[in-house]
Amino acid sequence: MTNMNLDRAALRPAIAVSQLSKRVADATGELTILHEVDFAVQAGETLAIVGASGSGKSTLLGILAGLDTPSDGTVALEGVDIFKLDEDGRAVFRQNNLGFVFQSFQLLAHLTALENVMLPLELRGFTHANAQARAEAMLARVGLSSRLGHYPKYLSGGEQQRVALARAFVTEPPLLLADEPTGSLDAATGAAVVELMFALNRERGSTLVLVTHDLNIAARCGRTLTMAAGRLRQEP
Ligand SMILES: Nc1ncnc2c1ncn2[C@@H]1O[C@H](COP(=O)(O)OP(=O)(O)OP(=O)(O)O)[C@@H](O)[C@H]1O
Repeated sequence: MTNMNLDRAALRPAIAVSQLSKRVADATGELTILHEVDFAVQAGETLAIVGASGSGKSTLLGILAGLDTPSDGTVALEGVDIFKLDEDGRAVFRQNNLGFVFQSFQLLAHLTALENVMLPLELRGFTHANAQARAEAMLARVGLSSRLGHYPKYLSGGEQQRVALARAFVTEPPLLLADEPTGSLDAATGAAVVELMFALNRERGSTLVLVTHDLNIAARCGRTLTMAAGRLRQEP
């Protein structure tokens, strides 16, 4: 078996952020949320982004996800300068390359667990039968075979987050971004979800970037970047 992580890493970094700044207008004029942030992540790496509340972590992750735009600087994901794409191009790139897990799960309330996980596959043109088979296999992988027909409100927080993980991973994206994925869970459930994320990362060779306040989770990642007042401090 070839080592996909090394093969990918040999080609280019999975993420290359250069001189990234974000400024927004506020009541007193202009506020700089991110100051000339630079970093790169190799394919297959696990990276934690930590830092005090308000230091800019979610803003940075939102820009990596192409959900927010930078004021200056570039973001290359899998070698593609995503802000050179127009909005439609970015949406397609996102659909094909990114999985995103949020603190608040963000499952669609009117869809069952199975339908939530099928959705990204159907958006990518999979037939209903194919999407269903893949989604069922993914939900089995996260231990939820007995919950396929449940709507989110009838699932526990940990179960909802496992559905969200299944949805993020089902398309096998090379890049997974997670913003406080355990923030709404108790410690034991959060630990189980994190274990699952790392297991999927190892199995798929995907790159994992996760924002967390939990230093135990950060310690499990290969590398940690610390944000302070919109600037990045790289750990040795
Ligand atoms: N659109 C905006 N307009 C004005 N201020 C903003 C905007 N977006 C973010 N901010 C401010 O930028 C700073 C960084 O916010 P961000 O959510 O990125 O921080 P964070 O490190 O993720 O915080 P937390 O850990 O509390 O989630 C905060 O002070 C926030 O209030």
